[in-house]
Amino acid sequence: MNINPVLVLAPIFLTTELLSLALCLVLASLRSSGLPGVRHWLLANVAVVVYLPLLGLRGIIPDVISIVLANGVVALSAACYYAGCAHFLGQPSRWKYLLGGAVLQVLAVAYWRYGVDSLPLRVMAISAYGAAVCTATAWLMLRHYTGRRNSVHYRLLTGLSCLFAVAQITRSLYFGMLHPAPTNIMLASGWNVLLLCLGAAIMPALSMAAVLMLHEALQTEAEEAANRDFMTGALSRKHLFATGQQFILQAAATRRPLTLLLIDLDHFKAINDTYGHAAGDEVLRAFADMVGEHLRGRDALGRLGGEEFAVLLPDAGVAAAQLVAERLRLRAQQHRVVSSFGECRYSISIGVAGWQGGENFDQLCQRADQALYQAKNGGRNRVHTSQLAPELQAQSA
Ligand SMILES: Nc1nc2c(ncn2[C@@H]2O[C@H](COP(=O)(O)OP(=O)(O)OP(=O)(O)O)[C@@H](O)[C@H]2O)c(=O)[nH]1
Repeated sequence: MNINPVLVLAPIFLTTELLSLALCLVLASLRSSGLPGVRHWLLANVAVVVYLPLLGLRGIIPDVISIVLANGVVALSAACYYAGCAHFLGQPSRWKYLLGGAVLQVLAVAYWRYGVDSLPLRVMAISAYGAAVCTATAWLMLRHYTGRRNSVHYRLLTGLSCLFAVAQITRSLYFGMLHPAPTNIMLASGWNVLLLCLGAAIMPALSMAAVLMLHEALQTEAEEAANRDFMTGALSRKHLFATGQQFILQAAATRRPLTLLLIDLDHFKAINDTYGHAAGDEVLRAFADMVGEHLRGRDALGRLGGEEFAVLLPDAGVAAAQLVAERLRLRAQQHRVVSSFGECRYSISIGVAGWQGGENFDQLCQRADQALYQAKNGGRNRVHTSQLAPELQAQSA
């Protein structure tokens, strides 16, 4: 099928130019988010915005600009895109290889224009670099992406990177197979137009996927800020209550046990009065870290307020939870918090309450609170367990 490629490609390249400009604005607006990768993705799109007019002026301006420089800009765009992904995923950006490859590509393009003038070999050099960067991007995502792997942007970015790598290899093979060797990239063939269209879609499509990743990261950050206590990183009171209610529904559905520990640091006012409020904050943070290290994956630690914390232990009966509580109490007693204010020691009191069928989370908290009160009244630095309601005691006997 022979078609006039300029008629098809001109509006496509214009659309790509406008899309890249729009993506530049979107990414520039996201720079203040502080998320890693934004600056590189922005540069990748700026490079596309610069490249397309140079391509459009081919034959009007010198080839050294419209071919050699323009393809160098495209290579830089691909390198920036990969570096953005690497930064976003907390991985090394490998500039040495990215720039080394880009320089090799520019040298090869210059040689196959001014040494031996061969369009197929130029296309091969350009496509080889593009395909290598796309493959490396897909591999980076597969290995290091930590978000939801069934999310649209994860699939989009990984899938598109693979597709574009294949498209570029195909284009290089296609140009290599043509006889006589073509001298104009605007070859009047359906395949060429299709492959050029795919090429024009690469950066806007990959950047769109990057924007979706940034969007998810911002959403996760906002949720974390809403659900976590800023100082200790434990769940906020509100989120702990929501989690507790959810755990109760699961315990009711699965008939698995659920136990709540209410933990209060003893004589915390004295720590504040002796070492200062900032030292008290450090003790709270160190305590939350210490508890976090002792919990299993599904256990949840929340800060109810002040120096009072709660731990939800799904799948743990009262006996198992008592062991956990005792271990935490001993660990707290031995815990030395060394800060710029000196060395603080502290102890904790714990109230333990096992969930009883039919009970809501407020009722479970009330019983754990009564047990905590008993532990405090009993002299502190101890664990007290709420007894089962008499009717449940009878059932479990
Ligand atoms: N450093 C610091 N102190 C806090 C924070 N929230 C609450 N407090 C302090 O924690 C102390 C709690 O004191 P109390 O309620 O009397 O309890 P306590 O001294 O731990 O005594 P018992 O609980 O009876 O053992 C108060 O001095 C609060 O100001 C916080 O975020 N940081």
